[in-house]
Amino acid sequence: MDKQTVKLGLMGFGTVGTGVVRIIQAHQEDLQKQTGLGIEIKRILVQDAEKTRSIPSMNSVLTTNASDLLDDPEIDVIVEVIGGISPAREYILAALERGKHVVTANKDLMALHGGEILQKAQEKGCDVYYEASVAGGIPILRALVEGFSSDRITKMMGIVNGTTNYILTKMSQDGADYSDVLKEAQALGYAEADPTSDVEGYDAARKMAILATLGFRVPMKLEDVDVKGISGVTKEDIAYGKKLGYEVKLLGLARRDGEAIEVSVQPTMVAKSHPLASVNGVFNAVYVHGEAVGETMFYGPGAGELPTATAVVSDLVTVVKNMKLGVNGRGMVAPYKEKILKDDKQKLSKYFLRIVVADKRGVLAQITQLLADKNISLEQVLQQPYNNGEQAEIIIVTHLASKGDMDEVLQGMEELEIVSEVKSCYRVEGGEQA
Ligand SMILES: NC(=O)C1=CN([C@@H]2O[C@H](COP(=O)(O)OP(=O)(O)OC[C@H]3O[C@@H](n4cnc5c(N)ncnc54)[C@H](OP(=O)(O)O)[C@@H]3O)[C@@H](O)[C@H]2O)C=CC1
Ligand SMILES: N[C@@H](CC=O)C(=O)O
Ligand code: NA
Repeated sequence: MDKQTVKLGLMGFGTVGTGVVRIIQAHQEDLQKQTGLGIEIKRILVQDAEKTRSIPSMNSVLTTNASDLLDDPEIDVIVEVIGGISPAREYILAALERGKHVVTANKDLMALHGGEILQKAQEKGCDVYYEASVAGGIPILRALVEGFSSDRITKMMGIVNGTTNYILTKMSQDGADYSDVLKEAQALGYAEADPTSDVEGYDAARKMAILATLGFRVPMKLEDVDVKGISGVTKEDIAYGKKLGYEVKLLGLARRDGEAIEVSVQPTMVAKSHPLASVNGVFNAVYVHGEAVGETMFYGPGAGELPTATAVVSDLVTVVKNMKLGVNGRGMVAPYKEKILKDDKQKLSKYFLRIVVADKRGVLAQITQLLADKNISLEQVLQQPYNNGEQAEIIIVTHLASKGDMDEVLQGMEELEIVSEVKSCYRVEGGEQA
């Protein structure tokens, strides 16, 4: 290879794009020493060329025309940090068609169209790297693909959405109000353009689909992930959780028993003794259990300008090193295992239930009978007066139960005359047996 400089087309100059420019500018010498080549940002694609930018020195390379990047033969690598499906998908496919390598932070796209994009890259001998798409600055995809290549992963648990972890932490530590904290997370640049995907768990589900595909080497689809967000989590749930030894976290779970797999994202009571319980604020963490290695955990900032940009620029370094060695497009391994999904009777977990009942003799016995009928035993029970003593609130933590059995128990509870409301039901993870 006879070039001295790799030319880059940057698509997107928002939170992450700005970070990418800052890191390339600040670390130019280090990047050159590591790759042997200079890195030049030749064009930046934006939506609004008139907007005031925090790095005005780049104004001269801004364009609103994607073909200024895609059709420029001097541009070797496209970095896509626009987000969303369209036009990001079309731009990435067009870049690969023209033999350009791609680095992206786009989990929406990789979770939904990763198969198509990686296949096109392989056909064209191009690289596609997407480390920033999961857990921002934590090098977790690299760890799964390279670090665990010799092992068989059995379980991954992840706090993989910074916005919701920031909200839950502020609710738990400061008693803050949900909607005020969401506004703060948006102002700090953590939230997606439409924060519904953060709070309803879709962003975390996309990340878990990517983690499960790479970790279990099966072609997981987004629709294979059970999803529930944090909009129903209340301060009362958080307070009762604390009292019984748990923190509420939006937890992604990917678990393999034998060859059968389950992947979910839901608010979960995480035992305080587990390291995931103390992952706070915008921080993310991914716990990985491998058959040979045992327990490992990866921790770091999951969102924000510079942390996310480090993952993007490190991917860029890999692409440039591959260019020097002439080995682009050879590092990818397509998922090669058959996908076998668990049914609800195979999904085992402990549960935390909060139920409002009539304050009468024998009520607790009726509730516990429903659980006993399914062979579900109890680990903790707490009964408190509710509604000025007119009703009672029962909080139960069970031992292991299947999701199928628990769904039937919950339906049975709703039908009992003495039950006013099943207020909440959470999975419990991180303690003994979980
Ligand atoms: N923010 C974070 O902490 C993290 C973000 N990500 C992912 O990184 C990606 C970028 O996120 P982020 O930087 O926060 O997003 P922003 O909304 O801050 O920036 C988006 C950029 O893309 C440009 N853009 C949007 N639509 C178009 C279009 N149709 N054509 C051309 N340019 C367009 C915008 O232009 P203009 O400036 O003119 O409006 C803006 O510069 C997303 O995929 C996100 O999920 C991943 C990890 C963390
Ligand atoms: N909105 C996302 C950004 C990073 O992926 C989050 O909050 O984690
Ligand atoms: Na990452």
